[in-house]
Amino acid sequence: MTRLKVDGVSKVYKEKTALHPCSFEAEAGSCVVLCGGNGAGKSTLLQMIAAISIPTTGTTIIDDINIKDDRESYLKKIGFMPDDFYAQEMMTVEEFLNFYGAFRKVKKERVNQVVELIGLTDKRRELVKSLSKGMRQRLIFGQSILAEPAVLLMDEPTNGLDPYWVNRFVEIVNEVKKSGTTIVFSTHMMDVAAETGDLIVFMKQGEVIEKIVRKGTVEETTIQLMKLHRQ
Ligand SMILES: Nc1ncnc2c1ncn2[C@@H]1O[C@H](COP(=O)(O)OP(=O)(O)OP(=O)(O)O)[C@@H](O)[C@H]1O
Repeated sequence: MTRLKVDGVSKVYKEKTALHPCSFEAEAGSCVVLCGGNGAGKSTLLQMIAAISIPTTGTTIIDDINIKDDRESYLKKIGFMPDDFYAQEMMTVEEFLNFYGAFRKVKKERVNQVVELIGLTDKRRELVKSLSKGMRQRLIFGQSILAEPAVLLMDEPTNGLDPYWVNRFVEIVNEVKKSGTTIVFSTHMMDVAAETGDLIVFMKQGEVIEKIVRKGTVEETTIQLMKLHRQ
């Protein structure tokens, strides 16, 4: 079943084309990884799927709901982890997750489950301001998966994570996929892309250069992506 359809989405800022028309589809329980260097258009694309930015052309559809027809229902389907999330410093970890969970009517048990999953159980009563960068990143990741969204969108989710948590991130993404959630995220880590992506969209200067449907081993895919980076 097609869960997400990105249909000819583009973005032009004044004279600058940040993203040329881009299209792809993703099944329920699959993962699309956006790769490419700085300024490739990854964040621009994620922000349009997340309904934060309006496309110049094209549209996005989740479970047959076109954002242009029913924005409210569309938004209910999404979890979003931006790359510049302002985390309320004076809340505890638990308060922070309860706060965001309340918007989506998330049960207390789910909050506990997420705290465990992101490895912050022993920090749950500590203030956000006392967390390290990587712990904050895990907290913001936790916020995005709280409501078990149909589509999970993440902008550079592995930034600031240590190698243990990068591996855990890969494991968690693969677990979240099994639950039926469709995931789209951007990363500069080629091995993470190769380990999680069913479809890897390689972008350069606002254009999709290649769409890789993963078939080979993780190593083969990583090498393929590194070659694209060097071009
Ligand atoms: N608000 C804006 N106004 C004008 N140009 C913008 C704006 N936001 C982004 N751009 C431009 O759009 C292009 C794509 O930027 P984008 O942030 O999507 O890239 P990215 O692939 O996420 O890069 P990075 O890996 O550095 O985060 C860049 O050339 C950028 O300068």
